[in-house]
Amino acid sequence: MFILVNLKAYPCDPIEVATAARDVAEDSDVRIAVSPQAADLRRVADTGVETWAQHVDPNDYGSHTGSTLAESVSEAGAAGTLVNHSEKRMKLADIDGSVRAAERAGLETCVCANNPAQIGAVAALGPDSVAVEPPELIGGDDSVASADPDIVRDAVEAAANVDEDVEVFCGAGISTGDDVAAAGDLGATGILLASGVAKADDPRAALEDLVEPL
Ligand SMILES: O=C(CO)COP(=O)(O)O
Repeated sequence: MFILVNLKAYPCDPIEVATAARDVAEDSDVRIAVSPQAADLRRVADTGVETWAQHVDPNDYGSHTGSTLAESVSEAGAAGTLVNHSEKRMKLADIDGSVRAAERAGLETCVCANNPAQIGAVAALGPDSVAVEPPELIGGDDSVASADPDIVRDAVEAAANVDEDVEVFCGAGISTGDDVAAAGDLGATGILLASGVAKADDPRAALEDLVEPL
């Protein structure tokens, strides 16, 4: 199971979370990555934790002021990137462009989508993984795996119908090891979570709980 901690724009200490995630990953042998703000990528990567960007733009080098260039993200130490997060939605053509840009820069890709139909569409773009995150459950207390298990099962099926090589993750409301285990039972091979760690009083304890059943 892969655990990706998306720090969004939460006012947490990215280095505290990154250091804890690195240590918990080492101790548990569970793959854990941290996805900070773009400006924090290098500092986070320097802790040694696997580091992901929250977004890259479709553009290449050139006159693209304000863009997040995949090559710069890679240079800063990121190993992968989210694309089309529910809070950073893109047109299909731009999702395709961002996946291609990420590949060009050697970044692993996870394309997010709201529902199984969208999962099928973005799986067709050939990312390494897709993640289903129902927007209404994001940031809440109810885990997608218990509040809407069918959306996870259906997303796994939708992706497999298009491309069996694309991994399927899920996210929204996940905060405990039991939630992670339940997501795995539904066929997800990774989870995305944010508030359960970024807003925790003790991010290290939250991470230890997440990996406990794995
Ligand atoms: O959007 C998410 C991860 O990318 C999920 O957020 P929460 O874990 O806060 O529900």
